[in-house]
Amino acid sequence: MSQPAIPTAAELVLPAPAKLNLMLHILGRRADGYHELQTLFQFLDFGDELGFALRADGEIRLHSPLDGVPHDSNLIVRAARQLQRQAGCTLGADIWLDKRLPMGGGIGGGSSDAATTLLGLNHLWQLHWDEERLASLGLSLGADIPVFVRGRAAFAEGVGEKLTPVTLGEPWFLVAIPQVLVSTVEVFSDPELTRDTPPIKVRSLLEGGGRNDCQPVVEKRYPEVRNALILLNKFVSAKLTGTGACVFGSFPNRDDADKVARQLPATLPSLVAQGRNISMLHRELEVLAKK
Ligand SMILES: C[C@](O)(CO)[C@H](O)COP(=O)(O)OP(=O)(O)OC[C@H]1O[C@@H](n2ccc(N)nc2=O)[C@H](O)[C@@H]1O
Ligand SMILES: Nc1ncnc2c1ncn2[C@@H]1O[C@H](COP(=O)(O)OP(=O)(O)OP(=O)(O)O)[C@@H](O)[C@H]1O
Repeated sequence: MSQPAIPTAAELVLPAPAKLNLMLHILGRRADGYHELQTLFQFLDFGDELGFALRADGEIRLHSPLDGVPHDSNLIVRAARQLQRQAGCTLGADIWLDKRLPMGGGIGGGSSDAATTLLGLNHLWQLHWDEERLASLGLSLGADIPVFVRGRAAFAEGVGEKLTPVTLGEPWFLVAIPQVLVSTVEVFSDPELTRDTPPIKVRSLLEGGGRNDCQPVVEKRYPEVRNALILLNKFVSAKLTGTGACVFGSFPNRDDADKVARQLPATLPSLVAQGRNISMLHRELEVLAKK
């Protein structure tokens, strides 16, 4: 019998939901090479799952290796070690990961795993750090981590860390997963990337409107992504999330999304999930806080 991804030894099991960038505008480039963005984040009710157990010896051990990611480079381990160091904590943790999100998909898998680690260990180690402090530690590891720490759908500015919570409709999304790994660094380094979109005001943002400035560059570099957009556009207006590779369209109900999913070729896997304004992680943490 195969081992469960998260064994019963885990004392705390928490979700790490995916996100979508419903739009993504690039306004400019900073001196440090990072880009000023405006993006709209919403969570999906689908994601990875992490399990945590206390260790008294101070070791951080991730027991679920990811192909191509050395143990010490995994964002889970990096986030855990940073928190431990900055909090001066002598406790350690065993960590397990049930990886369900495609890697390099633009749906934030690594960033969400890191945020769940920060919030999970904050709870397990009883550090009582507030979200602001955790989000700022998260930002030092990745631009997408703060929104997962905050757990609220948001209009993001700066490099993605200035967050204004928003309440959006919660449609169903069909997310198609082209079988290619898109490098975020490569996309942001492309000379042809649009970097001069004028800023817009959050109130002028029409839900689901706005484009993804990375899309033309990603379509040019990755034919798999272009093909996925062509296929999905036959049924629904489709868009790239983040720097891809995933592309998505929205539907008023699950049935409509499932119907289109069934019509996609086997070479283009997909997932169907509902958009959420509050992340599942925060819903679970609220339940824990009441116990
Ligand atoms: C494209 C988005 O996914 C939109 O949500 C994010 O902005 C990317 O967030 P992320 O994957 O957490 O990105 P990071 O790990 O911080 O950065 C990866 C690389 O992307 C580029 N990068 C990222 C974010 C940003 N605002 N400007 C950039 O130029 C930088 O070259 C950086 O070295
Ligand atoms: N826990 C992790 N899960 C996934 N990838 C990780 C993790 N830790 C480190 N990585 C590295 O980060 C890279 C990007 O992974 P991720 O799945 O977060 O991409 P993404 O969905 O495109 O992210 P984003 O939308 O934030 O740009 C991977 O290719 C991998 O090398």
